[in-house]
Amino acid sequence: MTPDAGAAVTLEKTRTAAPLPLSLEQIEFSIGNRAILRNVSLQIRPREVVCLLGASGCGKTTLLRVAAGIERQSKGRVVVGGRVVADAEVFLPPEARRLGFVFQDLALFPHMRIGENVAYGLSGVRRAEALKRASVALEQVGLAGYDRAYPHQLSGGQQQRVALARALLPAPSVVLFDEPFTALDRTLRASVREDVLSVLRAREATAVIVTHDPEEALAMADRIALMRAGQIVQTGTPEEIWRWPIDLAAARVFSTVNAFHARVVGGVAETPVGRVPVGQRPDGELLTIAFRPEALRVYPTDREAGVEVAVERRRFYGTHVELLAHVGDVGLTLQADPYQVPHADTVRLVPDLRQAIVLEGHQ
Ligand SMILES: Nc1ncnc2c1ncn2[C@@H]1O[C@H](COP(=O)(O)OP(=O)(O)OP(=O)(O)O)[C@@H](O)[C@H]1O
Repeated sequence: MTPDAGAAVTLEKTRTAAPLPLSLEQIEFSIGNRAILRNVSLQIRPREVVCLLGASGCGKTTLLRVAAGIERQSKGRVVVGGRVVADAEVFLPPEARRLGFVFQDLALFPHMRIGENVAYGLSGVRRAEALKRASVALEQVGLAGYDRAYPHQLSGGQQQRVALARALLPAPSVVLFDEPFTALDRTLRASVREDVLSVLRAREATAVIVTHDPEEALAMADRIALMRAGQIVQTGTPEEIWRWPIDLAAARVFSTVNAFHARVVGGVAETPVGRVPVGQRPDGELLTIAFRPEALRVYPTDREAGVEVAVERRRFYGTHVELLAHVGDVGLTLQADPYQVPHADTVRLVPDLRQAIVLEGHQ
């Protein structure tokens, strides 16, 4: 192939591959000499809902603010829809980035009608036209006819949908959400989450959602980016992150975990609750074998299999009972069927080996 033909092929590829809605590349952000974000890279694909999940203070909001252009990164690049919006030379302000925002406080203007609040997201469009489009956007989030109401006349969940309609109206490349459901009570939160997801799907919109709630991330995300101390430590689908956490701390983000130190002998890791096959690993390798509570099945003692443990404490949660116990000097948190082991002092444990989490080293 001649060099020219090669260039043509490359050009063709560039033309046909849709640009990523948002690409964060090797982002560093410091305040004074304190590193808040350390070499963070994240590519958001079209129509994807990505949750940034992590403990308070790990840098989730800062990353969103860097993407939005509210903060400027110290190093790295932000690319929106194939256009560099921030690097060492370029820095576009938030309104020039083609991004939508939904923040925790929603920031609806209390003195403006709902229709005007939504139309506010459209700049450079005549008022009558903007209000007409706002009306359609409200219809799409299930709020047809609410144009002339004021924010205080709407419930928290409805206000959330107004904020979403406003963010989506200018057809942004990505909508950025910062803890958008925190202000809602628990019951409402689940239904508003579903509403928001169905609007995002219907509009084929792309979204990044910051949350510290693992349940929320599991329920909403196509992909979770797990953050810790200013870094993304793992990305994957909810199933991947749940089943194959990169370390014990990542496993513990989602639930209590029962962890045992083990050493490989003949492809098996021996734990106090059973032998776990670990595949082709050398003899003597140190591993940590972890089980989420539901992965250690609890039976009454009349069953032959498994190991017997004494129940030290019992908490009733309606759908299940939580039992605290010890095996050797390892504390266990177990989940049991309240009807099967009503008030047993001892129970038997049988590990579900499919659910064993195998981690390298003694963690
Ligand atoms: N303007 C600022 N000045 C000083 N420190 C800041 C500033 N902004 C953020 N930080 C610090 O940076 C770290 C990351 O903050 P950030 O708000 O991004 O965390 P977060 O993961 O979103 O936490 P939360 O869930 O509590 O909002 C925190 O330790 C915070 O104190």
